[in-house]
Amino acid sequence: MMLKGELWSNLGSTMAAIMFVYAMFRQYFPPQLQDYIFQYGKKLSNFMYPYIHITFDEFTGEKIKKSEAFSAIQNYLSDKSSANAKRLKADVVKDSQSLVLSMDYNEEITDEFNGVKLWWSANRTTTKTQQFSFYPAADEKRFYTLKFHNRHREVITGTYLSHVLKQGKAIAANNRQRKLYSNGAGQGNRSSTTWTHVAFEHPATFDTLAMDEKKIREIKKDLVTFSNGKEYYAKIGKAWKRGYLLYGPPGTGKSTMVAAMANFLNYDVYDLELTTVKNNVELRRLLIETSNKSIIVIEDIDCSLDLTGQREEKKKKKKDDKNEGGDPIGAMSKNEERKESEVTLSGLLNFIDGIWSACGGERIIVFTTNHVEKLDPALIRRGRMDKHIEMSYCRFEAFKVLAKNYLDIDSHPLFEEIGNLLEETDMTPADVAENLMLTSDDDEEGETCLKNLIEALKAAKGEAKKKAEDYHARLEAEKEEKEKEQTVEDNVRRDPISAKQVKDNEIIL
Ligand SMILES: Nc1ncnc2c1ncn2[C@@H]1O[C@H](COP(=O)(O)OP(=O)(O)OP(=O)(O)O)[C@@H](O)[C@H]1O
Ligand SMILES: [Mg+2]
Repeated sequence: MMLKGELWSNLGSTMAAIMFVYAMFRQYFPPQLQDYIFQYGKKLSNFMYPYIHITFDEFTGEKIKKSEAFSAIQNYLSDKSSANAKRLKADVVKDSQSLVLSMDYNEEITDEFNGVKLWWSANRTTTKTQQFSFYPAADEKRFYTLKFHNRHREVITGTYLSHVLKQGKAIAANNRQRKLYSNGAGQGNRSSTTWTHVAFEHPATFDTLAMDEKKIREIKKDLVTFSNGKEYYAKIGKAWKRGYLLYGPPGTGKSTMVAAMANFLNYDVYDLELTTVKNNVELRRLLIETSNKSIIVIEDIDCSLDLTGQREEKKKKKKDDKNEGGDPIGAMSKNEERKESEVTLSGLLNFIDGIWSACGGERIIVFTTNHVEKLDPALIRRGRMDKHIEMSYCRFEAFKVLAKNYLDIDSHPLFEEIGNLLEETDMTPADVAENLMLTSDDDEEGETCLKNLIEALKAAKGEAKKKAEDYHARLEAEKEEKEKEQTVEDNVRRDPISAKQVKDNEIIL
């Protein structure tokens, strides 16, 4: 057996010989002959190694967007690898019940298509970032590689790859466990926010939503038209997205409506917490990372951002800057303070209908608020928020849905009284529902709940009446006070000297 040292010295001399021959070849052979030889050389190498490799990276562009092809291949291979690969990774999907197996890194599996044999492998490379840190962030690149014989090039690039993508998407639709994403702080030393997800398992549907039936039908129709509207949106040249504004008092079912929408369309939900987003750039990054078929929700938009305030602040800033004309240092320190302004209204608007909003498609953006009047009109104008839905107090129609859901009854002698009370009293569906919650499986329990509800409604009515009376009494008192002040002012205008004497006397007394 050849020794290791001998092997290296032989290899070294062979390399030197090859380099020497190559240098002579470049110098003394005419260029045409060189091309000719290269062409044949390539043919010879193809003959010796006739395989082609295609790489499918996880991200497209500058790590901006996850590649759809990668996800489809992942699903396609998960099906193949459970039978083929020796090392597998497991993931829980679909109602957290079933396991999906996929091939582990550096594992290779064989596939066959119309008698053609090909090989898939899963790979990853890790490069450490150069920044100095105690926890250097590793930059991981994941990709799949497909290897096949040169002679099958047409079959593979033509039919096989589209077959893989189609199958992968079908498997994804089948296994789809919908997700609820939220933006939290990144792990390790990364301070920027990223999406983290859990399984989305909210049970709300349009059938359990207590709301006017006509309104629900209209919303469902709107959602269906949107989700089938790919061609239509392309035809009219609009990004494939739709904005919903849900407004109404607390406990009227705005968040429940979002869950019902997601369940109806089978979409993921991205719960975007604006207060944790540092700036507009981060907002844009987060929004671009959202996937198709998703609902992006910004709850309580009026509390998340001082939207109108930001605008006013800008106007003020302009004014300040003008006033500070000769004091650049003062202006700079004020700018420093303003750096905390985080996400701005214009940043948000830019994303809603700016050029970036067209990335992806099939997205619904929902804003919820308790105070629609506080919102900047620019934010909720039609076209941005296409549909404004008012969620309001529980009336008889909505009550019937709750009674059916909570007590499983369609009618009851007490319904009439409840109907009348609901027309006169503003009670939220959340409060009505609270009264209808069964606490035991006693047969009489349903009726007890209805009676409790009647009591609660009467109490709320009494309270509302008292509040209204107090309010009117306060208004009356304010009016009287104003009238008194007005009389004094009139007296001063008519006879200033004696009015002053009266006032002075009042003070002395
Ligand atoms: N229209 C409704 N239909 C069915 N259930 C409702 C409805 N409105 C409220 N509820 C019940 O009340 C609870 C609170 O409702 P939800 O969180 O959707 O209200 P909200 O309008 O989002 O309130 P907030 O403005 O405080 O966020 C829900 O868990 C749900 O059970
Ligand atoms: Mg809510």
